[in-house]
Amino acid sequence: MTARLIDGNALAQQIRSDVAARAAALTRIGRTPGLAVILVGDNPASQVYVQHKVKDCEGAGMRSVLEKYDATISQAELLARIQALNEDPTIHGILVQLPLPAHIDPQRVIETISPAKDVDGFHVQSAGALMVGQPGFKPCTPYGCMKMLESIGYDPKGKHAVVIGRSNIVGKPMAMMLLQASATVTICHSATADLGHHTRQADIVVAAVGKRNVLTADMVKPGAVVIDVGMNRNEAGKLCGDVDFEGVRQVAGWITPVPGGVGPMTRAMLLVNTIEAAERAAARG
Ligand SMILES: Nc1nc2c(c(=O)[nH]1)N[C@@H](CN(C=O)c1ccc(C(=O)N[C@@H](CCC(=O)O)C(=O)O)cc1)CN2
Repeated sequence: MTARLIDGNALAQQIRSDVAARAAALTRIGRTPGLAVILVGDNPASQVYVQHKVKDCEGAGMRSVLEKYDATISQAELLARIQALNEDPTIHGILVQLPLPAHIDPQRVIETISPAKDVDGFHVQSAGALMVGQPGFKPCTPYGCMKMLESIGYDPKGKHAVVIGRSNIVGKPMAMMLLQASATVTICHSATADLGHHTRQADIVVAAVGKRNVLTADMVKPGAVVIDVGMNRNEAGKLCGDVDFEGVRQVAGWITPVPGGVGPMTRAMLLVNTIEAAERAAARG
């Protein structure tokens, strides 16, 4: 069997078109959605990602404001800037690109963003809302993974899902979203004794570790859906995920590529959260 590909680029394009129509409707009533993107320091990958976010916003007819700060900015200055953006009625979403320089506490920064503008879905209030099944912003990467499952008509209800990775921004929210969709969920991590024992039983595997070849063909149940969140570089500098793509595609039923899988969906779901934030603000008056 050769797995079918879940094309993140194509799905993201559909989502962007839908967001653009919603943004146009808001612009017609004078409420153009606005996203503030904060970049601290000169991490080359982060610079590329924030440029993409700005471009995505413009493509969808939304306003974006990119604020770049030197790596030496103090935490207090950064928090003050976020507080000002919280008060700005033309800004509906705020995100601070991660990672941050070591002297800045990322959780403190995230908690300073108003939950109403937390379009990354990283605020503890957003995490709590996800935990108890209340409305709130969902972190873009796992949200995008759920949309990918939906796009192939795959219902996680009653399925066994294994999430590899327990980060606050991917692994944990991914597990919560799958649980909410009535999957039976196992979270594996660096201290898991026999990873393959778990993944071989899984109908859905989400690999979110940040390490190449974490999932190989012998660890996958035939026909399983494999979602690769990883973003790594191989020895030749080529972008690759956490999954041994060539091996696993011979066994899985569906698989996401890297690049062109979860990455573009992460970007698309940021637009969805931003339009949602702007629509909620418009509804509040
Ligand atoms: N505040 C945030 N910081 C970070 C997040 C986040 O969601 N919010 N996630 C990552 C980086 N990230 C978005 O910020 C991100 C990374 C990569 C992609 C993407 O589209 N990747 C492409 C390949 C791009 C390339 O060639 O380098 C793909 O997979 O096809 C989207 C979003 C950490 N920080």
